[in-house]
Amino acid sequence: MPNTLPFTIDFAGCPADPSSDRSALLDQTRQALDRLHGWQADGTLPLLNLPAARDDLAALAPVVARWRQEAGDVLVLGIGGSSLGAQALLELRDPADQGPRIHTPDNVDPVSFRRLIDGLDWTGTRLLAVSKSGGTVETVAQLLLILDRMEAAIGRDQTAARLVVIAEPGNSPLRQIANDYGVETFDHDPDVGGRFSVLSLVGLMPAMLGGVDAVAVREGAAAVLEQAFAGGDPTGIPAAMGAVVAAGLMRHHGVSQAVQFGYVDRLARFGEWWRQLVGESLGKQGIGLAPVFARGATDQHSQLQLYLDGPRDKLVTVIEPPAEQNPAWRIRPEAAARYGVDYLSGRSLGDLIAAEARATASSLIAEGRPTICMRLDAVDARTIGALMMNAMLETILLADLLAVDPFDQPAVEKGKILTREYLAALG
Ligand SMILES: O=P(O)(O)OC[C@H]1O[C@H](O)[C@H](O)[C@@H](O)[C@@H]1O
Repeated sequence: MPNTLPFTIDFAGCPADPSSDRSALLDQTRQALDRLHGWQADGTLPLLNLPAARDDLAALAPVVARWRQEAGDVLVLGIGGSSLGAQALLELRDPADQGPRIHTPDNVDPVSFRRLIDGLDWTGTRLLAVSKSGGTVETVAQLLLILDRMEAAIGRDQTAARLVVIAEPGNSPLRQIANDYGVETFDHDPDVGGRFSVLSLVGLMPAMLGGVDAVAVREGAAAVLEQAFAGGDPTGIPAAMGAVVAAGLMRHHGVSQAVQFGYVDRLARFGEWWRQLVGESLGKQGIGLAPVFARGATDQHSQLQLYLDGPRDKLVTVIEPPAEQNPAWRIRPEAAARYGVDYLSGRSLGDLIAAEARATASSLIAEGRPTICMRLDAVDARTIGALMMNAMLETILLADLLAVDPFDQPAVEKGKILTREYLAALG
């Protein structure tokens, strides 16, 4: 079957498990894929139907077109699953895109937040407040502070005309604000978890505001599901193999950390998004993989020593860059010869970073360190959609093998309760 995916994944750098266990893991994963395919068909897991959806994007088109026309700045207020996916997609924005500047302040550090806000012209600013629960304290606090400043500058009606809200239906603080100001709202599907929501409006509205092709993102994701649900051998399905290999390494080789060593700067935010996905989905009941993002080639000069010669507790996935198209610059042979760096003669930075990615993978494998190599055809909207769906599917399948629920995050609630108590106690 031709590879319809915009990437290939090579697991040869991972040690084999005891064959009986490997086939048991593959069987279980095969059954999980069949179950998920059934959930796609009957709508039990709406995430799996987002790649084929289009109506929701059409519903967004008028406000997106208006804001791209009118706005100088868009503030996307949200945190965690309500921001990281959008940030990853916006990394693929064309630098020449004429749309508004898009800011994603996903923290409440008073200094950096103030620095962003102080520079804004409220007339030309638009607000997109995103929160599944509608009650996340950071997002609500940011919005209340901004609404006060905006109203003082341009009045309540003009402020209301510049705010759009994405949240679950209901009576959350964010929904109350939306109703109170009478602003346009879009529903966050209650059955799509935050960290699994990038292919919904949560990720795609900010992406569309930045001119990123939302349909191409979904088409990439659809290709992954089509291949995974085509009934083929799980060893040929990257997400299935990824889950089986990781589970085997956790069981038989003491692996407790997953490192994504990405050699494409435009995918660094994808690494941050992936960190939440893996961390929150699998970190339960004393089990889990600690997700680490490393940036290639930079972190060769800070972390690689540890990965090569430290504890044998890591599974490293090296994301190799696609071949550089028409490099703008090449190192002049005369300069390379003059300074004794002939290996750089006529080379581009694309040549260099690709060679370094391969070298990192080869040296890890030579040291017997579990290593996966991911090769990309290109870095574009379709590819990131496919990478995201692959990561989500792999995480769901691995959760099944680890017998944990990938869709909740009960442990984070305690900190939120304490935060409210400590704030209230300030008197
Ligand atoms: O989308 P929200 O409800 O605002 O939640 C934003 C984030 O905060 C929560 O605390 C969870 O840890 C995340 O899974 C979630 O993505």
